[in-house]
Amino acid sequence: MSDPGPTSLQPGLPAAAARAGTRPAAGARSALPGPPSFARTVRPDAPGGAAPEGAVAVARPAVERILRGPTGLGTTSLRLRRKDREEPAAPEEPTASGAPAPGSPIPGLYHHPVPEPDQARVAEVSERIKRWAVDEVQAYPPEWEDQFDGFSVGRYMVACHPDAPAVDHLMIATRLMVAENAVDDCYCEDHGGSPIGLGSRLLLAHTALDPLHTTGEYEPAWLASLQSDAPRRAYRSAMEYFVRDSSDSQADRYRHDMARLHLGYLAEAAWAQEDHVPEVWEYLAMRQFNNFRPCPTITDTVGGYELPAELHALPAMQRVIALAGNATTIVNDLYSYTKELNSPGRHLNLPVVIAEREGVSDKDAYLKAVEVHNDLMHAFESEAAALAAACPVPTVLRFLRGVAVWVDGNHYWHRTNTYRYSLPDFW
Ligand SMILES: CC(C)=CCC/C(C)=C(\C)COP(=O)(O)OP(=O)(O)O
Ligand SMILES: [Mg+2]
Repeated sequence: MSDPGPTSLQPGLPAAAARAGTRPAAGARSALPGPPSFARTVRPDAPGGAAPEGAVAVARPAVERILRGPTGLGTTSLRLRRKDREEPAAPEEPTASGAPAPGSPIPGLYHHPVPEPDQARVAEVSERIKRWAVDEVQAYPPEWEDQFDGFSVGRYMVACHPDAPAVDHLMIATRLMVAENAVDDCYCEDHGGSPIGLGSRLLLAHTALDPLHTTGEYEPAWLASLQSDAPRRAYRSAMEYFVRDSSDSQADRYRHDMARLHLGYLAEAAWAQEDHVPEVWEYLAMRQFNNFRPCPTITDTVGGYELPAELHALPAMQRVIALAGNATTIVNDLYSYTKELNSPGRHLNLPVVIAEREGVSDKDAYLKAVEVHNDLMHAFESEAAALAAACPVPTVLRFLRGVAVWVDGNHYWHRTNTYRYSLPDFW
């Protein structure tokens, strides 16, 4: 059964055009057939868009944390509010010995706990995403079902997008997340992936996001190619749904972020092919591209509003987004450390690179990677607070809050995904 999608509030008028009050030229969007657009719950004139009742309350502590700003000499002017703020979790003290209990946070990792994700939403997203993966795009063969379920993508996306007005909005993010992981698993990693020939596979798959514009003679072969493997089917379909409910500039933002991601995959593959361990800063540069960034940066589409392109492009906003993406991705390096240690070959992650390039023990390297993460988190929060103070536009504040809750939800998912991850015994 295909994902039905609710009826548009303005039948026949794509969401972006409805928001802008204009009708796009025929053929301005992808020529590919796709799913119906669902209703936007946002009034075009509502600054920052309307969140469902309760959603803002859930997200409120995060913006207060952003608005709290940095502490220390000379930073008072960056702090907008001083009351009712959420405090970060108290740092976990290392246990006497052994690995922390399953589901525990990494000792000493600076993070913010999130409320348990809404169980009704998790159940509905989980059910709908499986129908989409199996029936619409055949994303995985039956023997991978346990791994698909163990990934818990519904719980992940509900935790990361508490301000999504409805499940339809959550489905936008969830389909993209499954598609992004299908590409990573099947092209790059342990489900048939390899560095050999990766550039060609990624480029051709990228055309499912950023369509080929070619002549009538060659278009049918390209269209057929988009159905020829699970990663491309998943990218194509997830992008179709996304484009129906995003503005043109949000779609362009996403394509740019995915091009960044693919560039990062290629650098990682090049080093794997040569069994090369980069310097730590070089690794961090690669991981800034091979990064979760495309997920938090759709927070406004999933929230049913738009951060205007010129505000997204602000250098200060770009820095905040990069710092947040880097912190979320180093969280992955830390929680997936033992999984990657046990996988075939050498899998680069920040602790492995620090140990190799700085000549320290595995434990010291891991603990240093925790510090790098914490520094990135603190920088993200300071810079977000400074931007919020300098540019207190409702869409900017809501977007910053959306990125911050994505960071927290991502940590929650990594911490609690004991099917996939376990911690080393460094404490
Ligand atoms: C969802 C998304 C855009 C992912 C892009 C990059 C990516 C696959 C990660 C940041 C996760 O890293 P990794 O490949 O190390 O994942 P696991 O550790 O295998 O979970
Ligand atoms: Mg990893």
